[in-house]
Amino acid sequence: MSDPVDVDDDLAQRRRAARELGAALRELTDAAVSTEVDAATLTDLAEQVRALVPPLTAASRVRGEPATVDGGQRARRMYNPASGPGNPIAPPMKVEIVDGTAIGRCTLGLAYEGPPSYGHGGISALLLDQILGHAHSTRGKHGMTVKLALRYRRPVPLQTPLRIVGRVERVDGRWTESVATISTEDDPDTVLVEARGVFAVPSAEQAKRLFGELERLVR
Ligand SMILES: CCCCCCCCCCCCCCCC(=O)SCCNC(=O)CCNC(=O)[C@H](O)C(C)(C)COP(=O)(O)OP(=O)(O)OC[C@H]1O[C@@H](n2cnc3c(N)ncnc32)[C@H](O)[C@@H]1OP(=O)(O)O
Repeated sequence: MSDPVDVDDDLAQRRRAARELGAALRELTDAAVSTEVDAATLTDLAEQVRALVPPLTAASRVRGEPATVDGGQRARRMYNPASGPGNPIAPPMKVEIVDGTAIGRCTLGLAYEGPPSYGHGGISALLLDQILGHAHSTRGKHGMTVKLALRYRRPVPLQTPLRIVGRVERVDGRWTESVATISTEDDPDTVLVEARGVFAVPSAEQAKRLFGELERLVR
């Protein structure tokens, strides 16, 4: 049996590697949506990128299997689509909890463009849903979004450091109601998008039905 220290070292190494791959793929995505090179170059590059798939799928997981890189005593979702550093579709938003308030930071590149030079509204919803989830989790257990209401006040600028803040307003048993906002780091008092969300901790029976063996990861 391996020493716990070795296991932790191995996990830390895998996380660093997953983070590195996520960052490289994010650079690639950013370059792919900004490029103006000719069609022949694009076709050639598509072939080269496809050649990268088999080495990755040589060992892979399917739905219902947790990522091993998430594991360990301090579990974290490395491939979360909003905050997972290993997921190339995540900006990724970095989240910290300060005095019970969830604070996220990220910068959106051209891959997240909706209206020209501004963020796609669905991406704002993603970031707000995630930060509301973190706010809910400060009350002890992870929950699932059951309601999410958004008000888009001003467009969210791309390539600009953003601040996403969420806090719980009301707790009622396994339900919480929380509010969250997106603003720029430079002008935190001007709200660009605001959200109100209701989250629920699934009951034991619901968690078992929805997640089966994975239930322990989400409760
Ligand atoms: C490796 C691990 C590392 C972990 C790392 C941590 C990361 C920590 C951050 C994660 C952050 C993720 C953030 C993204 C979170 C998603 O993306 S979750 C995915 C999206 N959500 C879903 O798929 C949920 C789908 N919904 C469901 O499955 C079910 O609603 C649930 C959640 C199981 C709850 O079921 P239920 O208990 O039967 O409740 P349900 O009948 O659905 O709702 C009852 C009604 O009463 C309302 N209600 C009842 N009581 C209350 C109350 N007290 N207050 C307010 N409303 C109430 C409900 O809103 C609902 O309203 P109406 O329908 O009448 O309008």
